[in-house]
Amino acid sequence: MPMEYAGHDKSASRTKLSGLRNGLSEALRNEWSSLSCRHLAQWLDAHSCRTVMAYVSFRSELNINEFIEWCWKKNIEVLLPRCVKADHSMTLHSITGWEQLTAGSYGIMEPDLERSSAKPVGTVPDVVIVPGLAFDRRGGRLGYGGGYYDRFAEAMLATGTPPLWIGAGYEAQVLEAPVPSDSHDLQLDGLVTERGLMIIGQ
Ligand SMILES: Nc1nc2c(c(=O)[nH]1)N(C=O)[C@@H](CNc1ccc(C(=O)N[C@@H](CCC(=O)O)C(=O)O)cc1)CN2
Ligand SMILES: Nc1ncnc2c1ncn2[C@@H]1O[C@H](COP(=O)(O)OP(=O)(O)OP(=O)(O)O)[C@@H](O)[C@H]1O
Repeated sequence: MPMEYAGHDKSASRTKLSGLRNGLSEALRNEWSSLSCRHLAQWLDAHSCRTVMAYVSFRSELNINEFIEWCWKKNIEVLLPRCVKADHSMTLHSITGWEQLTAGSYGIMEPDLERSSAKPVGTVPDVVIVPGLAFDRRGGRLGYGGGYYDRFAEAMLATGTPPLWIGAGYEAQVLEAPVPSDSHDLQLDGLVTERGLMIIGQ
Protein backbone atom coordinates (compact mmCIF):
# COMPACT_ATOMS: atom_id res chain seq x y z
CA MET A 1 0.00 0.00 0.00
CA PRO A 2 1.51 3.41 -0.90
CA MET A 3 2.49 5.43 2.20
CA GLU A 4 0.34 8.36 1.22
CA TYR A 5 -2.76 6.23 1.12
CA ALA A 6 -1.82 4.50 4.37
CA GLY A 7 -1.47 7.87 6.11
CA HIS A 8 -4.75 9.14 4.79
CA ASP A 9 -6.54 5.97 5.77
CA LYS A 10 -5.25 6.24 9.33
CA SER A 11 -6.15 9.89 9.71
CA ALA A 12 -9.79 9.37 8.66
CA SER A 13 -10.02 6.42 11.05
CA ARG A 14 -8.57 8.51 13.89
CA THR A 15 -11.20 11.24 13.54
CA LYS A 16 -14.01 8.72 13.53
CA LEU A 17 -12.63 6.67 16.40
CA SER A 18 -11.87 9.53 18.76
CA GLY A 19 -15.46 10.71 18.22
CA LEU A 20 -16.70 7.26 19.12
CA ARG A 21 -14.64 7.09 22.32
CA ASN A 22 -15.61 10.61 23.41
CA GLY A 23 -19.24 9.57 23.02
CA LEU A 24 -18.99 6.91 25.76
CA SER A 25 -20.53 8.22 28.99
CA GLU A 26 -18.23 9.03 31.89
CA ALA A 27 -20.06 6.62 34.17
CA LEU A 28 -19.51 3.73 31.76
CA ARG A 29 -15.92 4.72 31.13
CA ASN A 30 -15.24 4.67 34.87
CA GLU A 31 -16.93 1.32 35.32
CA TRP A 32 -15.09 -0.24 32.39
CA SER A 33 -11.78 1.25 33.49
CA SER A 34 -12.19 -0.24 36.94
CA LEU A 35 -13.05 -3.67 35.55
CA SER A 36 -10.08 -3.58 33.18
CA CYS A 37 -7.77 -2.69 36.06
CA ARG A 38 -8.98 -5.74 37.95
CA HIS A 39 -8.33 -7.97 34.93
CA LEU A 40 -4.82 -6.57 34.61
CA ALA A 41 -4.11 -7.09 38.31
CA GLN A 42 -5.44 -10.64 38.22
CA TRP A 43 -3.29 -11.49 35.22
CA LEU A 44 -0.17 -9.95 36.71
CA ASP A 45 -0.76 -11.78 39.98
CA ALA A 46 -0.65 -15.08 38.10
CA HIS A 47 2.53 -14.21 36.18
CA SER A 48 5.74 -13.24 37.87
CA CYS A 49 6.28 -9.67 36.89
CA ARG A 50 8.59 -7.15 38.51
CA THR A 51 8.35 -4.10 36.27
CA VAL A 52 5.42 -2.65 34.35
CA MET A 53 5.41 0.28 31.99
CA ALA A 54 2.00 1.91 32.26
CA TYR A 55 0.48 5.15 30.97
CA VAL A 56 -1.48 8.02 32.50
CA SER A 57 -4.75 8.37 30.62
CA PHE A 58 -5.76 11.58 28.89
CA ARG A 59 -8.91 12.64 27.04
CA SER A 60 -11.37 9.74 27.28
CA GLU A 61 -8.82 6.90 27.34
CA LEU A 62 -9.28 3.83 29.51
CA ASN A 63 -8.05 4.95 32.92
CA ILE A 64 -5.62 2.48 34.52
CA ASN A 65 -4.80 4.52 37.64
CA GLU A 66 -6.31 1.87 39.94
CA PHE A 67 -4.03 -0.70 38.37
CA ILE A 68 -0.99 1.56 38.87
CA GLU A 69 -1.90 1.93 42.55
CA TRP A 70 -2.33 -1.84 42.83
CA CYS A 71 1.21 -2.28 41.44
CA TRP A 72 2.57 0.14 44.04
CA LYS A 73 0.92 -1.90 46.80
CA LYS A 74 2.36 -5.10 45.38
CA ASN A 75 5.84 -3.60 45.06
CA ILE A 76 5.80 -3.98 41.29
CA GLU A 77 7.91 -1.21 39.80
CA VAL A 78 5.84 1.23 37.70
CA LEU A 79 7.58 2.99 34.83
CA LEU A 80 5.86 5.93 33.14
CA PRO A 81 6.92 7.56 29.88
CA ARG A 82 7.97 11.11 29.13
CA CYS A 83 7.65 12.20 25.49
CA VAL A 84 10.67 13.76 23.80
CA LYS A 85 9.00 15.85 21.10
CA ALA A 86 12.25 16.51 19.24
CA ASP A 87 12.56 12.93 18.01
CA HIS A 88 9.27 11.34 19.17
CA SER A 89 11.10 9.03 21.55
CA MET A 90 10.12 8.33 25.16
CA THR A 91 12.19 8.11 28.33
CA LEU A 92 11.12 5.86 31.20
CA HIS A 93 10.91 6.96 34.82
CA SER A 94 10.25 4.88 37.91
CA ILE A 95 7.27 6.46 39.68
CA THR A 96 6.09 5.70 43.22
CA GLY A 97 3.40 8.37 43.74
CA TRP A 98 1.17 10.75 41.76
CA GLU A 99 3.00 13.79 43.18
CA GLN A 100 5.97 12.90 40.98
CA LEU A 101 3.97 13.81 37.84
CA THR A 102 3.46 17.14 36.13
CA ALA A 103 1.50 18.24 33.03
CA GLY A 104 3.73 17.50 30.07
CA SER A 105 3.57 17.19 26.29
CA TYR A 106 0.06 17.13 24.85
CA GLY A 107 -1.33 17.89 28.32
CA ILE A 108 -0.62 14.33 29.47
CA MET A 109 0.60 13.93 33.07
CA GLU A 110 4.25 12.88 32.83
CA PRO A 111 7.14 12.23 35.22
CA ASP A 112 8.52 15.51 36.59
CA LEU A 113 12.26 15.72 35.88
CA GLU A 114 12.87 17.26 39.30
CA ARG A 115 11.08 14.48 41.15
CA SER A 116 12.11 11.43 39.16
CA SER A 117 15.13 10.26 37.24
CA ALA A 118 15.14 8.61 33.85
CA LYS A 119 15.97 4.91 33.71
CA PRO A 120 19.02 4.04 31.63
CA VAL A 121 18.41 3.74 27.90
CA GLY A 122 17.77 0.08 27.12
CA THR A 123 15.76 -0.60 30.30
CA VAL A 124 13.19 -3.26 29.36
CA PRO A 125 10.06 -3.68 31.51
CA ASP A 126 8.45 -7.13 31.80
CA VAL A 127 5.14 -5.82 30.51
CA VAL A 128 4.12 -2.66 28.64
CA ILE A 129 0.50 -1.49 28.81
CA VAL A 130 -0.18 0.34 25.55
CA PRO A 131 -2.90 2.99 25.11
CA GLY A 132 -4.56 3.56 21.75
CA LEU A 133 -7.48 4.80 19.72
CA ALA A 134 -8.45 1.41 18.34
CA PHE A 135 -7.36 -2.22 18.39
CA ASP A 136 -8.18 -5.41 16.53
CA ARG A 137 -8.09 -9.00 17.79
CA ARG A 138 -4.89 -9.85 15.93
CA GLY A 139 -2.59 -7.44 17.74
CA GLY A 140 -3.15 -4.39 15.56
CA ARG A 141 -3.26 -0.94 17.15
CA LEU A 142 -4.03 2.56 15.96
CA GLY A 143 -2.49 5.39 18.02
CA TYR A 144 -2.54 9.17 17.71
CA GLY A 145 -0.06 9.36 14.87
CA GLY A 146 3.03 10.32 16.86
CA GLY A 147 4.71 6.98 16.26
CA TYR A 148 5.88 7.06 19.90
CA TYR A 149 5.10 3.45 20.76
CA ASP A 150 6.26 2.15 17.36
CA ARG A 151 9.67 3.80 17.79
CA PHE A 152 9.82 2.66 21.40
CA ALA A 153 9.04 -0.94 20.34
CA GLU A 154 11.77 -0.82 17.74
CA ALA A 155 14.28 0.31 20.39
CA MET A 156 13.12 -2.49 22.73
CA LEU A 157 13.51 -5.07 19.97
CA ALA A 158 17.10 -4.03 19.55
CA THR A 159 17.80 -5.09 23.16
CA GLY A 160 17.03 -8.71 22.26
CA THR A 161 14.59 -9.31 25.12
CA PRO A 162 11.39 -7.52 24.22
CA PRO A 163 8.65 -7.05 26.83
CA LEU A 164 5.09 -8.35 26.57
CA TRP A 165 2.94 -5.69 24.87
CA ILE A 166 -0.63 -5.45 26.15
CA GLY A 167 -3.06 -3.01 24.56
CA ALA A 168 -5.63 -1.40 26.85
CA GLY A 169 -8.98 0.01 25.79
CA TYR A 170 -12.74 -0.31 25.96
CA GLU A 171 -14.40 -3.18 24.14
CA ALA A 172 -16.00 -0.45 21.97
CA GLN A 173 -12.50 0.34 20.65
CA VAL A 174 -11.91 -3.21 19.45
CA LEU A 175 -12.70 -3.49 15.76
CA GLU A 176 -13.64 -6.76 14.11
CA ALA A 177 -11.83 -5.76 10.91
CA PRO A 178 -8.05 -5.25 11.06
CA VAL A 179 -7.07 -1.65 11.94
CA PRO A 180 -5.12 0.11 9.17
CA SER A 181 -1.48 -0.77 9.66
CA ASP A 182 1.99 -0.15 8.26
CA SER A 183 5.04 -2.36 8.48
CA HIS A 184 6.58 -0.34 11.36
CA ASP A 185 3.47 -0.73 13.54
CA LEU A 186 3.82 -2.38 16.92
CA GLN A 187 2.20 -5.82 17.15
CA LEU A 188 0.50 -6.42 20.49
CA ASP A 189 0.78 -9.71 22.42
CA GLY A 190 -2.42 -9.17 24.36
CA LEU A 191 -5.38 -6.92 24.86
CA VAL A 192 -7.29 -5.92 28.00
CA THR A 193 -10.79 -4.48 28.02
CA GLU A 194 -13.64 -4.52 30.56
CA ARG A 195 -14.42 -8.06 29.34
CA GLY A 196 -11.05 -9.51 30.22
CA LEU A 197 -7.45 -9.92 29.15
CA MET A 198 -6.78 -11.98 26.08
CA ILE A 199 -3.42 -13.16 24.82
CA ILE A 200 -3.17 -13.03 21.07
CA GLY A 201 -2.16 -16.32 19.45
CA GLN A 202 0.25 -16.24 16.55
N1 LIG B 1 -2.03 8.43 27.88
C1 LIG B 1 -1.23 8.36 26.83
N2 LIG B 1 0.05 8.71 26.94
C2 LIG B 1 0.84 8.66 25.85
C3 LIG B 1 0.35 8.25 24.61
C4 LIG B 1 -1.01 7.89 24.52
O1 LIG B 1 -1.53 7.49 23.48
N3 LIG B 1 -1.75 7.96 25.66
N4 LIG B 1 1.19 8.23 23.52
C5 LIG B 1 1.04 7.41 22.44
O2 LIG B 1 1.64 7.57 21.45
C6 LIG B 1 2.35 9.12 23.54
C7 LIG B 1 1.87 10.53 23.20
N5 LIG B 1 1.46 10.59 21.86
C8 LIG B 1 0.63 11.51 21.32
C9 LIG B 1 0.73 11.74 19.98
C10 LIG B 1 -0.07 12.70 19.38
C11 LIG B 1 -1.00 13.41 20.13
C12 LIG B 1 -1.87 14.44 19.51
O3 LIG B 1 -2.44 15.26 20.19
N6 LIG B 1 -2.06 14.42 18.21
C13 LIG B 1 -2.94 15.36 17.56
C14 LIG B 1 -2.80 15.28 16.10
C15 LIG B 1 -1.35 15.32 15.69
C16 LIG B 1 -1.17 16.14 14.50
O4 LIG B 1 -1.38 17.33 14.62
O5 LIG B 1 -0.82 15.52 13.48
C17 LIG B 1 -4.39 15.06 17.91
O6 LIG B 1 -4.72 13.87 18.17
O7 LIG B 1 -5.17 16.02 17.96
C18 LIG B 1 -1.08 13.18 21.48
C19 LIG B 1 -0.27 12.23 22.07
C20 LIG B 1 3.02 9.00 24.85
N7 LIG B 1 2.10 9.09 25.97
N1 LIG C 1 10.19 2.86 14.01
C1 LIG C 1 9.98 4.00 13.36
N2 LIG C 1 11.02 4.72 12.88
C2 LIG C 1 10.81 5.87 12.24
N3 LIG C 1 9.60 6.41 12.01
C3 LIG C 1 8.55 5.75 12.46
C4 LIG C 1 8.67 4.53 13.18
N4 LIG C 1 7.45 4.12 13.53
C5 LIG C 1 6.60 5.06 13.07
N5 LIG C 1 7.23 6.04 12.41
C6 LIG C 1 6.59 7.20 11.79
O1 LIG C 1 5.81 7.90 12.77
C7 LIG C 1 4.60 8.41 12.19
C8 LIG C 1 3.39 7.96 12.95
O2 LIG C 1 3.23 6.57 12.90
P1 LIG C 1 1.81 5.89 13.22
O3 LIG C 1 0.75 6.57 12.44
O4 LIG C 1 1.94 4.40 13.10
O5 LIG C 1 1.66 6.30 14.77
P2 LIG C 1 0.78 5.70 15.94
O6 LIG C 1 1.23 4.33 16.28
O7 LIG C 1 -0.63 5.87 15.58
O8 LIG C 1 1.18 6.75 17.08
P3 LIG C 1 1.45 6.68 18.68
O9 LIG C 1 2.32 5.48 18.96
O10 LIG C 1 2.16 7.96 18.99
O11 LIG C 1 0.13 6.58 19.34
C9 LIG C 1 4.59 7.93 10.75
O12 LIG C 1 4.98 9.01 9.94
C10 LIG C 1 5.60 6.80 10.72
O13 LIG C 1 6.19 6.70 9.46
